[in-house]
Amino acid sequence: MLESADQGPDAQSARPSRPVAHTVEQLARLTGAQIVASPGARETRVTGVVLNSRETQPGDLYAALPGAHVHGATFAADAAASGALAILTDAAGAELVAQAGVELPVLVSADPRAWTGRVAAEIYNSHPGDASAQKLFAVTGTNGKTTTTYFVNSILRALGHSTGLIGTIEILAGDTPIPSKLTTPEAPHVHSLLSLMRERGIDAAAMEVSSHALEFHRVDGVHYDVAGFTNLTQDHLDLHGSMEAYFEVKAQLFTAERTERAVVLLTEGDTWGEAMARRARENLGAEHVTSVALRGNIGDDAHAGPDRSGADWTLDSLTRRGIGHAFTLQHRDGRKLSVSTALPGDFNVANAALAVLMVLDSGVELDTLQKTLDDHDPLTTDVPGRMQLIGTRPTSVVDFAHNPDAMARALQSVEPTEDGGRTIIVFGATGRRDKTKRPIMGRIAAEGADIVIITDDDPHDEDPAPIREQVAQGARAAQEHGARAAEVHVIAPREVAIHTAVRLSRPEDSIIVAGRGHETFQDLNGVAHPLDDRVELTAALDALHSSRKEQS
Ligand SMILES: CC(=O)N[C@H]1[C@@H](OP(=O)(O)OP(=O)(O)OC[C@H]2O[C@@H](n3ccc(=O)[nH]c3=O)[C@H](O)[C@@H]2O)O[C@H](CO)[C@@H](O)[C@@H]1O[C@H](C)C(=O)N[C@@H](C)C(=O)N[C@H](CCC(=O)O)C(=O)O
Ligand SMILES: Nc1ncnc2c1ncn2[C@@H]1O[C@H](COP(=O)(O)OP(=O)(O)OP(=O)(O)O)[C@@H](O)[C@H]1O
Repeated sequence: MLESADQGPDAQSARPSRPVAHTVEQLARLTGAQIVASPGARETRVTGVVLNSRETQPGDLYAALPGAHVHGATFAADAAASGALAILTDAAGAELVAQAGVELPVLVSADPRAWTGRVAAEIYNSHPGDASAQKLFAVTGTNGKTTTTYFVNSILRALGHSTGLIGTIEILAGDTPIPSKLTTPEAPHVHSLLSLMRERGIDAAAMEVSSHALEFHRVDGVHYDVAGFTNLTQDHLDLHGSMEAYFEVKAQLFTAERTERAVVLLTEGDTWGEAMARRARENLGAEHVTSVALRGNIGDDAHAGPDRSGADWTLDSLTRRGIGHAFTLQHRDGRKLSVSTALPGDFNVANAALAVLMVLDSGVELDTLQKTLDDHDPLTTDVPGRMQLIGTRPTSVVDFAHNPDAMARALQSVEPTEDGGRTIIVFGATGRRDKTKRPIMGRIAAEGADIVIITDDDPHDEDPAPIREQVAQGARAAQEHGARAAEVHVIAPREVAIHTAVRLSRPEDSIIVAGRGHETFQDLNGVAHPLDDRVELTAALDALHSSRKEQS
């Protein structure tokens, strides 16, 4: 994801029109913070919250948070100059504010980040506690969040709801999509967006909740009706350090403070699902948790058969429908739901099952839900850059898979069905982030594809050549151990890699360009380089098809 590019108006410029003004005194009572201010200043009323000085609007409370690089209080004077009327910070921040001679009232808290969301919830009145509150759905997990939120929304729309969305691809809080900079926006944005949606008559919203969001308190003060868990596989170890720590962060979502109910996918080979279901039952009570058992690797035309794992719902039958699947979900008590999705990939069976059961658990009658699934086919919906079919002969797909598990599953999904068909993958690893996954991704590509083309993803401020080499080492080592790949190429820039893949292809092959999905800019050392895998792949295929025509 590219954070450095200016993507135009962002979530913060979209605020509700009727914030609830709070005095500094009231906020001190809410947060338990100490007030450093002249007596009269306690009555200062703030009408907004911001944690980036550059986004300050007149009347805001500036949450000056300690960061990994810099203390937000360093920018207190900037916030004041833009109209901030008060500051929420910690003791170190209060000192910086005093040293800078900024004369705003200061609320001093031991953990201002943890309070920012709750303060924003109050000021933006995001949880009114009456009938005007929308139904809120959260999806967390390493992979599948975006797809599942799109599925949830599509079902809700088919049920007649007006829906909102907060996630990696876009934010939908009205007619015009707001470009998304983060999977889960900062806490003030989350609350302002939820209120704005309510003002605009949106009565149900689904959002992705990343582990960063939980770690950085971005969804504090939000209460969901249903939270869903997809899976937990290696990613983000640069932030969390270990899978156990990563799990603990995700588990925070399944607490009574944050959600009413939970739906947890149990995937074979991923013991974290079982652990999450157990944790959710401890936190929410067993009657508020629904578990769904799926096989890890769902083969074509397989009959999954009832699972004996004790899960509430199991996958009862599964058949291929076009490039997608049709299947039945069966409850222990005999209830059944017939579901289908035209999106390719066995993981989309999992995402679809999760979405359907999240909507069911929000209080929709089973018969109503079944009729909606039958009449509207809501799980056959476009999810930009997720297993997006760009062309046929060769089957050409752009997918967002950018971690080992997602890549392995994406490769399985594009396995050619014609005799002699080969799989060609184009991908790279991002700079800065979890470096341990680079050789692993190289190995997985070599195990699952016949031709591996390693290129750049977002190098960010790292030199891209060594990143490519670390990925290639994994691929070559796997080749030496007999992996499937006959060819491993290292080609940059990415545009050339994509065109090379198409040039090397035969009609019976499959090409998957993985890692960037819907993204339209590549971050090359802070410079936003326009690049859309879907556009490049389309252009390369057009060129291939016209040269084939010329030859015939
Ligand atoms: C690693 C990470 O997530 N860091 C988050 C953390 O940043 P930090 O501690 O480095 O902040 P800092 O740069 O030291 O700045 C300290 C404070 O000064 C403020 N500041 C800074 C400069 C300025 O001019 N004015 C100003 O007010 C900043 O807003 C910040 O509050 O706190 C900041 C807000 O306080 C977040 O914006 C920032 O997320 C950055 C933007 C980020 O890129 N995060 C990514 C990795 C992320 O969250 N990704 C996940 C999804 C990942 C995935 O699934 O792939 C997501 O939810 O998007
Ligand atoms: N349930 C799943 N299990 C494993 N892989 C999946 C699953 N769903 C999708 N994928 C793969 O992961 C990629 C990302 O999917 P999606 O965007 O839905 O997940 P995400 O959790 O939102 O990812 P991110 O947090 O990185 O944005 C897809 O392009 C696909 O390759």
